[in-house]
Amino acid sequence: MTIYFYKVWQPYGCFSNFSPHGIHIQGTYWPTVEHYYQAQKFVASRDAVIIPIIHAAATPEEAAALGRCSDRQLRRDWDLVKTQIMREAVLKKFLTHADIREVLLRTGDEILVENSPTDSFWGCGANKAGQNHLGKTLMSVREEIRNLLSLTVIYE
Ligand SMILES: Nc1c(N[C@@H]2O[C@H](COP(=O)(O)O)[C@@H](O)[C@H]2O)[nH]c(=O)[nH]c1=O
Repeated sequence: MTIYFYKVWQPYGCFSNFSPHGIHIQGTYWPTVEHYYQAQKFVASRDAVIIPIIHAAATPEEAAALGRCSDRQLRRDWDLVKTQIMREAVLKKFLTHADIREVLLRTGDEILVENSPTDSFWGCGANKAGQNHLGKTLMSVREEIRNLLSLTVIYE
């Protein structure tokens, strides 16, 4: 079967980048993946001043709103780097938090889909035929963690 997720309070909400699972990346703690992802949009851009403001946002919704202000300049290479940036953050999230790692691993080989009605890049979009890059990232991270665990078993 396919597992659809979107809002934090819905089933499999821990797969949402808005879930309250903090990550340490390059020495900085980010309250959610969303805070980190939105802040990375502005690295080395003329609006980099907004990065600490996004970092300090009280909620992921606020972080996303700050990161989506259309009058701010995104880093020039954003479309080239955003998928890798997202994968780094999602991998760190599930390596950090054992409880949600178990939830992810227990999904077996099910297809994971971010059921976003508006986002056809990270989610499936309204027509359900979007690129689902967040779902693909989660399935890739699930596989990588399984591989890491299999190595641990060998060397224990
Ligand atoms: N889960 C979720 C959203 N989806 C998230 O928004 C991010 C994409 O943002 P952007 O690149 O600015 O369009 C990405 O992390 C995606 O998973 N958006 C929301 O407004 N609410 C939500 O609950």
